[in-house]
Amino acid sequence: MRHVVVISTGGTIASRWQGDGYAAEAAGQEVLAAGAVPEGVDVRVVDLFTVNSSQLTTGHQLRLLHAVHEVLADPSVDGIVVTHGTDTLEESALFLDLFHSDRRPVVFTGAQKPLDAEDGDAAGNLYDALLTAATGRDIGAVIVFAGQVFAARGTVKKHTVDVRAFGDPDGLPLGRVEFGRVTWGRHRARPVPLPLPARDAVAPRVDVVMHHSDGDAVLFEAALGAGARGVVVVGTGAGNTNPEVAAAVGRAVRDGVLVAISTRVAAGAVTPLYTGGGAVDLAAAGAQLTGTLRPGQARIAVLAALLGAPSAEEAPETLRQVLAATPQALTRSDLYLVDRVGK
Ligand SMILES: NC(=O)C[C@H](N)C(=O)O
Repeated sequence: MRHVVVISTGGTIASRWQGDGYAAEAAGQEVLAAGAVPEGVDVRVVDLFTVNSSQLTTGHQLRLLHAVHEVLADPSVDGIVVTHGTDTLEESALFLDLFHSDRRPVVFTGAQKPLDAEDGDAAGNLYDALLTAATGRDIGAVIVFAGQVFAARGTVKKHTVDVRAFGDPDGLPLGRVEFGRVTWGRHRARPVPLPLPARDAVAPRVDVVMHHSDGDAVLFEAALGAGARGVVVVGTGAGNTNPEVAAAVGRAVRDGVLVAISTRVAAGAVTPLYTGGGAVDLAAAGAQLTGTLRPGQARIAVLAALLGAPSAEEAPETLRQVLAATPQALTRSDLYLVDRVGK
């Protein structure tokens, strides 16, 4: 018998109609009752919190990280499933992944249709997640959704309501779940985990500011004024802004603020190609380029670096290490596998 612990946190997988909209309300045991448990798997449920995931805070994510740590202290546990709202699922999954030091997996899943929907996706996703948690090893935190297993890193919610909600625009899934078994693709090396932050660690403020035509430094400066210790600038294209924003980034970095550059484009890596306030100048100003991490996960990388660094002075180096393990754009041969282009 394999032992899996399900940590329930809310989301649509735990949601019911409230008369004017959906909200998370069901406990983990009710979520579990929505579907079948794979044969040979025994499940224990931990009810951690019950929220729509757009309401999450770093405080929730630290509680989840410590709950996982405590559950894995029991050597008889084979793996963990976290049921979670899909809106910020990729953020919590990367957060857990960056601190994960155990061979046993943390498998995130959820649903796009509410718990009581007749054609719901909760049961299938949960079944696949339980199978993956019971059998996967050395995969860190992963996302299981609509029959696919994705590494937490680089995966995003790609559709607001479709049941195929997740994907990695720059990579392939790690595996698939079909006919009651998990088939694994290529193995990805795991990065060195960050040290576990205290459960009651004070969450540093990390803001996200998007660039656009007419963009200026006002919102970036407002973030600093609000006490941000980290800011993710979501550039246009390959990670570009303008000279005014680049100058503000330089001043912030000199003042000890961790600045990272992501892009508002859906796929491809941030790449230093352009001056005039582009990624070339932003990198020269001391900002770190986040490769293929989309903005929500780039923010988590900065947050985790601030929480996991031995001291504030070492946070830039910690972020460099976190980003060194970030997947880069697909190679030509991988593109062939995704798009079936070529011969
Ligand atoms: N499908 C979902 O789970 C969306 C929901 N609003 C949530 O993230 O909690």
